[in-house]
Amino acid sequence: MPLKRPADAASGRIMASGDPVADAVPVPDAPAGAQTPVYLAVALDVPLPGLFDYSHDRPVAPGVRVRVMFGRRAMVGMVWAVRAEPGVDADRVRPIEAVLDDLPPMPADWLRLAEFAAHYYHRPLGEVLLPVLPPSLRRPAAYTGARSAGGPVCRADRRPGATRAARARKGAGQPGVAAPLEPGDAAAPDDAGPVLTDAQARALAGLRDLLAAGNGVALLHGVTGSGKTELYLRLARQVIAAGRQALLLVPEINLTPQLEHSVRERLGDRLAVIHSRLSEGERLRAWLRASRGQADILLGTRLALFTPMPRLGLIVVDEEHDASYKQQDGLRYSARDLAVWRGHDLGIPVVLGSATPSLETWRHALDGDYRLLSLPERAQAQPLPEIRLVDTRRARLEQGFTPQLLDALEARLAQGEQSLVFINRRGYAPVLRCVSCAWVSQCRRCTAHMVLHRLGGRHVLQCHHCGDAMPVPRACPDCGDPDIQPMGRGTQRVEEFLAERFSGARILRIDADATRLKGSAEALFARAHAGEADILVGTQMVSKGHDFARLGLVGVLNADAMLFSQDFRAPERLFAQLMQVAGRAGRRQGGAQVIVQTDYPDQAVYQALLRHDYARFAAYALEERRDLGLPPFSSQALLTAQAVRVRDALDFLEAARARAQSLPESAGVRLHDPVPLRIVRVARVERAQLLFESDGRGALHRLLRTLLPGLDELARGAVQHWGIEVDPQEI
Ligand SMILES: Nc1ncnc2c1ncn2[C@@H]1O[C@H](COP(=O)(O)OP(=O)(O)OP(=O)(O)O)[C@@H](O)[C@H]1O
Ligand SMILES: [Zn+2]
Repeated sequence: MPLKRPADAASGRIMASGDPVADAVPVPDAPAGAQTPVYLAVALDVPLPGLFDYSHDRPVAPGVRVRVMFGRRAMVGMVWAVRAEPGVDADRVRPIEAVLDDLPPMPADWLRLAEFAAHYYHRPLGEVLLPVLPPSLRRPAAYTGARSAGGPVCRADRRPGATRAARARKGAGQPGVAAPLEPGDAAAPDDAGPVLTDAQARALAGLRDLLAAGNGVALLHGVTGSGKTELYLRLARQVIAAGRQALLLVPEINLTPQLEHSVRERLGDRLAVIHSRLSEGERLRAWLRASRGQADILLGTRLALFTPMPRLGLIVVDEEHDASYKQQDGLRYSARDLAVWRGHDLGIPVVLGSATPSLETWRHALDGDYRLLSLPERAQAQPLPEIRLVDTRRARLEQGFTPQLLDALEARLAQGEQSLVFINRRGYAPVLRCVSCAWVSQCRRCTAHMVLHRLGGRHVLQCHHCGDAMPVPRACPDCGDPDIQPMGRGTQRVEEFLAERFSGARILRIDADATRLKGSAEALFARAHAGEADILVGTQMVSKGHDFARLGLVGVLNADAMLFSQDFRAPERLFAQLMQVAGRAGRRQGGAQVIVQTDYPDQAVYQALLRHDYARFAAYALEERRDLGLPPFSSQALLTAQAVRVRDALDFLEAARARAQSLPESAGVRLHDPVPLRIVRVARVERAQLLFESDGRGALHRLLRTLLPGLDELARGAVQHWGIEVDPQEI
């Protein structure tokens, strides 16, 4: 297992050690008029360690939400434990304002998951327990005032169509009472869906062994289009038939509609979907359906991992290598890693699927920790597309396109096939510059260029880091020359060029800008799937998971940008991204082609790509990581600091490093030099980082546990914020 349960339960500043979950005092109905106050240790979403004591006239079960005053602010907190004595002076303890009893206490396994996450990622419990709830459940205003009408849960239950759900609530499933899962269960018919390929049948047998064993992790390593989804569906069906629930995680919101459709078609309507683009009401209703056991399948992005599911029997993490499973702010958790932990904790199977597994997961599979199941070929007997590397050093480029790529686009257009031009850069051009002097469009607040965007008929400059925007100057602000030019290109400029070059072709751009409005992504993808576009232009958004029927050609521009990044994971990410995007081509018919334009065709990444050879790439990359002592052969944590001047951030990190070195726990932990971030300034705040590394996870965590509580004291003064990130994905 990559993650181990902590030996000790989370112990806050106030709370004594012990297992608060097991010590729960289940006394919901104390006699009326009982006068001795009890003390509740309450978790609050505030950036302070520990729990906070409040009093009440009767015990409240752990996992119940309460409304309390924190300073002058009303907040929703969650009871973590009940105590006879407060941790601070009894007369300083305030009573809680209200018990929010619109929901039963959060289940014990959910509390364990949150506790583990808090412990492992070194965050206060309250920063885990509350932010992962649907927003309406943690907003005090949702429970006060004339319009609250009993709170959001009551309102959700009163909606037309929700009455049945509300009634069913009482009889909702109990955890741990479902039948064991047997292979060959009557309820696992193999007749729905296509006849499996031999490889699928073998992999399914392996997955069913896992179900029969009751737990364990499988890596389903299947090339793009090999029919992994088909296996998820069959496995889920079996789990549901045995009375259990399945959780299906996908990396991208935009993949949910496609999968939702397949799930409904094959497994029916007892489905809930959770992702960040839902309205609050939608999110709450989906969460309620899953947590009351009314939905058999929960489909969602990383935040769905934290949904309580009383009968959970299977977790699937599709495209497990995807970076979006890592939350990048607040609690910086990996939903994939927590999924593995949750599966282990519950004793249920976890399936990780990918065409290009993360090297961490791949190594677990090679070591035998995870069961490796392979789908080496496409399901529909279509060969993988032919990959061609076109050397851009010798080519005459037209707007970044080689003649080879333009010819190929032309040919596909003539055949009535769809093409995809992939460029991982949105906007019109990454920078604007003056032809006479050295002026470039620099953000005033960040050490980054402002990106030229076309907005309606106009152009504007936008910073992708702080969001600042400004009009395009008429002339160079430095020398007055009116000749200022875009340099390089993004999706918008590519779209514009293709529209000129292939007049009459229908061009559809899909990127974060084109899909900003709710529902617009769905609409664009629907058009792409319906064949209403001849050439798609898109970023990584288009590269994942989509099953375009008529896509015969993929052209990749600007892949080299990722090749020489300082981040040691850059080649791994580039390889995965190129395999993914190549995988969109030729899924229904043969003769598909991928053209990758590069200055460096001899690089190992491209050579492995040429052969669709993940194993070869992984062997090479793991070898390199082993030599350099990098993950997965070591564990890392990143301490980051922010200040107005980077010097102050660096000084703080230097002091933290010195403190760490003075601790006996630093034995076996490598402390790197503090360095400024590559983009050092964002929104007028400068940032630096300090990398901790150790061969074993244990040593690293022991050091952090001793070191972190004292850092606030070191940070006093100029440092605005510091934070720790465990298993950072970007360095
Ligand atoms: N046994 C089968 N026979 C025929 N078609 C199949 C079979 N299994 C899957 N398919 C079809 O093959 C296509 C690709 O399958 P699917 O999308 O599940 O692949 P995948 O491995 O998830 O691919 P990716 O990693 O690219 O998302 C789909 O259209 C699916 O319906
Ligand atoms: Zn900026």
